[in-house]
Amino acid sequence: MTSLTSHPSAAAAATATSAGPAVSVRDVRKAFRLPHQQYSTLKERVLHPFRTTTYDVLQAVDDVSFEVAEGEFFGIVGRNGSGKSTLLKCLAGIYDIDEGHLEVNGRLSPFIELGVGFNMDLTARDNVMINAIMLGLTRQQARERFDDIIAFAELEEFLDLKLKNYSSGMTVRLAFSVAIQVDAEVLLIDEVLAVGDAAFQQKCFAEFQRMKEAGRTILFVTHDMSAVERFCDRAVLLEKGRMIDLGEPAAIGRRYNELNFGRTVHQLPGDDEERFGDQEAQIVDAWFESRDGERIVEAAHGTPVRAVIEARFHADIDDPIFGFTLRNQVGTTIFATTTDLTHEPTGSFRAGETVVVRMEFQNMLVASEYRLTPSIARAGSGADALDLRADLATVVIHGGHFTGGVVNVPHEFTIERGG
Ligand SMILES: Nc1ncnc2c1ncn2[C@@H]1O[C@H](COP(=O)(O)OP(=O)(O)OP(=O)(O)O)[C@@H](O)[C@H]1O
Repeated sequence: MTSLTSHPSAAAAATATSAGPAVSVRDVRKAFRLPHQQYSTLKERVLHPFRTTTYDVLQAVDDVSFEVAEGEFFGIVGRNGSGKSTLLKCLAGIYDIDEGHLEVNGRLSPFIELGVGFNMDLTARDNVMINAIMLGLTRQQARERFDDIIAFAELEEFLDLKLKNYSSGMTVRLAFSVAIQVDAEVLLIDEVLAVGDAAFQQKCFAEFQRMKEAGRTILFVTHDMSAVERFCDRAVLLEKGRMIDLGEPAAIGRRYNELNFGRTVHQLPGDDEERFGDQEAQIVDAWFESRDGERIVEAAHGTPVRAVIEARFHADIDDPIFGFTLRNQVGTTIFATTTDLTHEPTGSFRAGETVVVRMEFQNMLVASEYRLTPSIARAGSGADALDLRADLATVVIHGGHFTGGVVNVPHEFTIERGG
């Protein structure tokens, strides 16, 4: 058992007990003092002997408490600067805490920050050995695991290169590879997915699944809510150092998305808004809503969602075509439709009239953020746009299975065994 200001190597030497939670965090507070003015030279200090340094105090972790059970995959989420990494560093013994109590039951392996624990002037080969031993392996075990560590990181050709010549992605692969090979009971993993490329991410996902099945206790910091929903049993949401929610991953993902995107949906577009059309009809507003007509900024995968356009006519127009285009975060059109596709007349409108057009769709979208580009065009005109406003409304979809695809299409399998 380690407590309070433990160092990772000290933690590594400790043995696991099955009694009690694997990790216990009670009323923990950690502040940083940020000096207003710093004296960097003795001369400055001598010239200003009576000037006292004043500080701002930044409460990075503020009264946080939770317990993580043995074998639990526990997510720590929150916006930038919310205190996630500081909390992990306190758990790893890298920072002392100011108040409260921390306990880690079992051997700890931290994967925390690029390069922590690595010596940049040594080769990858030396760093792997030193790190593995620091994290609790014997020299013999470290030698036995060496090939596996390097193979997972796919760095066989770069063994004798000094780490200072590694790219950040290569360093992350190496550090993660060591962290998962040292048989620790408790793993602290900070943002491993953010730095690697797509292939490495898939490998991490496979490794998470394996660790989960092996019953390891994992504390996992990430901004990827689909990974939280896929792997975590529970998660905590931090905001400005404080714990604002703790519970089931889908609910935490939803609150995280609300914190992040909740404010964007009715945001007035700036001057750089992409807008086309002669404006004889204008799109006044667009939004997403639930089936019962409530405006929403997030929705669970599988629940029906409506995209809505509100428009005002400045000229008499017969049978205008209303268009809805949904794009994902990287700008790929996921789904597009128009009222014209059903060949139904939409009606005749006089100047001054307004209209609200709703399009309800079956929500097969995977967890991500989506933007609606609404448009109005003259009937039969092809590209004769009255108004088009790019990315006017936003919705965040959460939940559903993570498959790597952009939609989860309802489907069924048929298996026919040969004779
Ligand atoms: N060593 C430090 N000295 C001073 N301030 C620090 C230090 N480390 C972190 N902070 C501050 O503490 C706050 C919490 O930072 P932390 O890195 O824990 O946030 P985070 O949730 O991990 O953020 P991100 O998602 O951006 O990684 C931030 O305001 C940060 O600027």
